[in-house]
Amino acid sequence: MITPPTTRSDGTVVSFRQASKSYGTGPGAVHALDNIDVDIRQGEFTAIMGPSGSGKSTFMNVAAGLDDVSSGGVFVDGQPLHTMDDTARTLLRRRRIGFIFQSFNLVPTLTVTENITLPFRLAGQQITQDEQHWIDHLVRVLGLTERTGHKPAELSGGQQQRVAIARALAARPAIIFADEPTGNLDTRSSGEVLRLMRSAATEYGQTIAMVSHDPIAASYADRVLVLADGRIVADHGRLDAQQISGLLLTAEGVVA
Ligand SMILES: Nc1ncnc2c1ncn2[C@@H]1O[C@H](COP(=O)(O)OP(=O)(O)OP(=O)(O)O)[C@@H](O)[C@H]1O
Repeated sequence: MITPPTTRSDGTVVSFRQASKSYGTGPGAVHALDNIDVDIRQGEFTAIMGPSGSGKSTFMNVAAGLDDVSSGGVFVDGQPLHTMDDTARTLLRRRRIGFIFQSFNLVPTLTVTENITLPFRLAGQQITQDEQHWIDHLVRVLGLTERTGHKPAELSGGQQQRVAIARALAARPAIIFADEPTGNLDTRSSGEVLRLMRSAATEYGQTIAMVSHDPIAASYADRVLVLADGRIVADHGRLDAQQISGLLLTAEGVVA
């Protein structure tokens, strides 16, 4: 029996309850997620780490409603993803979930402003005055004021990722999933992007879950979850990069 959905009133944004995801059956089955129980709380910046094949992408895809669990439950914003049909999940994703990708995923033919407001247009939503103030504020703090009329190809990688951050924050989603957000950036731009994500959590209470292989990136997070063989093998508060490297080496040992 799956524990009833948690609600936002207890500060939980994502809950996994005995959640498993398997590919195939019988002895050859792969348990990409194996009986996961975890809560991600409001305003928390969580890094999800682990060796290759440990289940990080599956964890994120399941939490974002892009993939289904084989058993157990996943709740987002108090809503049970595992009992919703595809249409309901797509709507929830559009309204309540933001994404930041390694490859930025901006629309090349649209300007910075048009990219940032695209989620509203896709959802058929008019931008209210309050939302417009929030977007203007984001454009300012993300250092994009001079770039609003530019197309992505006219921007550096770091600037493109800042546009993607603005786009993700614009709709004030319940959670932002970031998949290796600094994977295509140099050290300086990576630091900039991570500091911006850090301050989005601290200053705006934005919940962020970031998949990363990089201990330095994860050192910006409030919490470090380490997966190995589809299980959570470590769950810590803020750590420095060296401590995180140590955790990862231990997790590799679990897999070996
Ligand atoms: N569609 C699929 N069919 C079969 N097996 C799959 C499928 N997707 C993932 N897997 C398996 O599930 C396990 C977890 O995969 P997942 O992609 O979640 O790992 P990961 O930690 O994100 O890996 P990486 O760091 O290499 O991206 C792996 O053993 C993978 O081979």
